[in-house]
Amino acid sequence: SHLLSSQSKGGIHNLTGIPILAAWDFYTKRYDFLRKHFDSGKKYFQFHILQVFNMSVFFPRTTQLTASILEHRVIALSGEDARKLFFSEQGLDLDDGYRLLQGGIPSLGDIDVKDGEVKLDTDFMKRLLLLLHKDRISNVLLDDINRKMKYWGKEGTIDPFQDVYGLAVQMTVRMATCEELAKNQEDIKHLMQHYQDIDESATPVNVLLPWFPSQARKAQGKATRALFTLLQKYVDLRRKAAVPSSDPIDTLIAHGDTDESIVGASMGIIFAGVINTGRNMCWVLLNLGANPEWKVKVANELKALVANHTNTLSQEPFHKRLAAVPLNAWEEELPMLDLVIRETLRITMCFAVLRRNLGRGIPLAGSTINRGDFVTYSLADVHMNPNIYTNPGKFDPGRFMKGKEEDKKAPFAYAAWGAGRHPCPGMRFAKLEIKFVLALFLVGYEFELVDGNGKFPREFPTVDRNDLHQLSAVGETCYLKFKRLIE
Ligand code: HEM
Repeated sequence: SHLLSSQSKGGIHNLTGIPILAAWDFYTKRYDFLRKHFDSGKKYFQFHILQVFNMSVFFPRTTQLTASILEHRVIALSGEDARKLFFSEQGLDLDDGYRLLQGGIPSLGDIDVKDGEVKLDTDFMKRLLLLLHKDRISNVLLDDINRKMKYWGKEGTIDPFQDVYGLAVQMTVRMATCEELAKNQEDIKHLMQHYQDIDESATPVNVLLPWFPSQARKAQGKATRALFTLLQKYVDLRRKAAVPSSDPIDTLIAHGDTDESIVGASMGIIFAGVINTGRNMCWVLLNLGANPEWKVKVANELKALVANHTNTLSQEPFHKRLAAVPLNAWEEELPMLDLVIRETLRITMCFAVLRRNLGRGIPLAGSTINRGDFVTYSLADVHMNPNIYTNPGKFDPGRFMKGKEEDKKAPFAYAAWGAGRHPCPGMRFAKLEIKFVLALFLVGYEFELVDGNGKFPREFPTVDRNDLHQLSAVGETCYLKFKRLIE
C-alpha cells in the first residue's frame, strides 16, 4: 500500500507518511507544504486524499462501520515542461479541480437546487461582459464608487482591505445583477456575509468528510440557501417589472433562462469577481503608497488622461467628467498603471492552480496522469523564479518594459490572469474597475501610506501565501491617510 511507502513511480516521487496528514497540510498550509517538497529537489510528487462519504451502519449485536471511501491521487508539478502541460492539456478540467481541492465555492448543487450549477465557461461570461463594454457602464460605476467614497469624509484614514474592497463589491454586484440590488446596501452587506460564511466553511473536515454533520457543513448549507433566496428575490422583482432594463438579470430573463440558472450565474460571477479584484485593488494601492516614484508616474498619467478626454472647464463633478473618457482610452492610454497592475499581480497571484484530468491518460515522467487524477501547479514556481524574474520579491514594474521584458523569457512565464486554455474572462472588466478607483483616488485625493502610529511604515505588509482564498496581508497593518480634494 502507499500508506507508508516512498517508492517513486516513474519520475513522480511518492510522499511518505500517512495520507491524511499530507492532505491536511495541503488544505491548511498549502504554500509551505508544496514549497517544502519542491525545495527538497522533487520536481513532481504525489500524495493521496481520502474522501469519506456515507455512513456508519449499526447492525444488531455487532457495531459495524461501513463507509465509502474515494481515494484521489494528487500530483504536484513544477518546472517549465509541467507548466506547459498544465495550461495546454485539453482533458484537464478547471471546475472539478477547484471543487474538491479548494472548497468554499458556492454552488447550488450543495443545496440540491437542480439546474443551478452553471459552468461559467468563457462563452457565457463573454455574453455578459459584452453588456458592460458599452460606455454607459463607466457612468454607472463611477457614480457608485464616488457615492461610497464620499462616506469616507473629507479627510481621515481608511483600511484598504475594508473600505477599498467595498468598492469592488459594489461594482461587481452592479455588473452581475441589477440596479435594485446595487442600490440596496443592506442586502449587499448580507450577500457578502453569506459568501464569507461559505468561505469559512471550507475546512478540511468539511471537504474530506462530506457525510460528517459538522458545524461547518451546516453553516455552508444555511449560507448557500440564504444566498439563493436573496438573489432570487431580485430575479423575481425583475420578472415582474413593467419595463425591462438592460441589466444583466433582465438580459438573462429575456434570454429565457430559469431562476435557478440566473441565480447560479450571478452567484458564480460575484464569487469569481469580488475577491480577486477587491484584494488586488488594495495591493495596487499599497504598492503605490510604498513606492512613491511609481505613484507620481501613475498620477501624472491619469491627470493626462483627464486633460485629454474631458472638458477641464466644465462645472460638472469630477466623477461625471471622468465618465466621458472612452473605454478604449482607459485601456490603451495608461501604460504605467498597466505595468503597476501587472507587477502587483505577479507578486500576489502565487497560489496553486488546480485541475482534474477528465480526459485520457497523460504521460508524465515515465508515469501517467490517469483519468480522475488531480494536478496542481504553484504559480510561485514561475512568478518567484529568479531565473525568470530578477530579484523576484522586489516590486519593480520596470521589469516588463521594452529592453527587459522578463515575462517573455519562458513559455507561460506570466499567468496571473490564467494562461493557455483558461484565461480569465473577467480581466478587462477587473482592470477597468481598478483604473476607475485609482483615477478617483489618485487625482481626486492626496494620500499616503501609514502604519498604526500614523507614520510611514518601516516594514510593508506582504501577502499571506498560505491563505487559500483571500490574498490577505501579514505583517504590520497599513492604512491610507487621505484628504479629498474634489467636491
Ligand atoms: C484582479 C482580478 C482578477 C484576477 C487576478 C483573476 C485571475 C484569474 C486566474 C489566474 C484565473 C485562472 C485560474 C486557473 O487557471 O486555475 C481566472 C479564471 C477565471 N476568472 Fe478571473 N481574475 C480576476 C477577476 C475576475 C472577474 C472580475 C471575473 C468575473 C467577472 C472573473 C472570472 C473568472 C472566471 C469565470 C474564470 C474561470 C475561467 C475558466 O473556467 O476557464 N475573474 N481568473
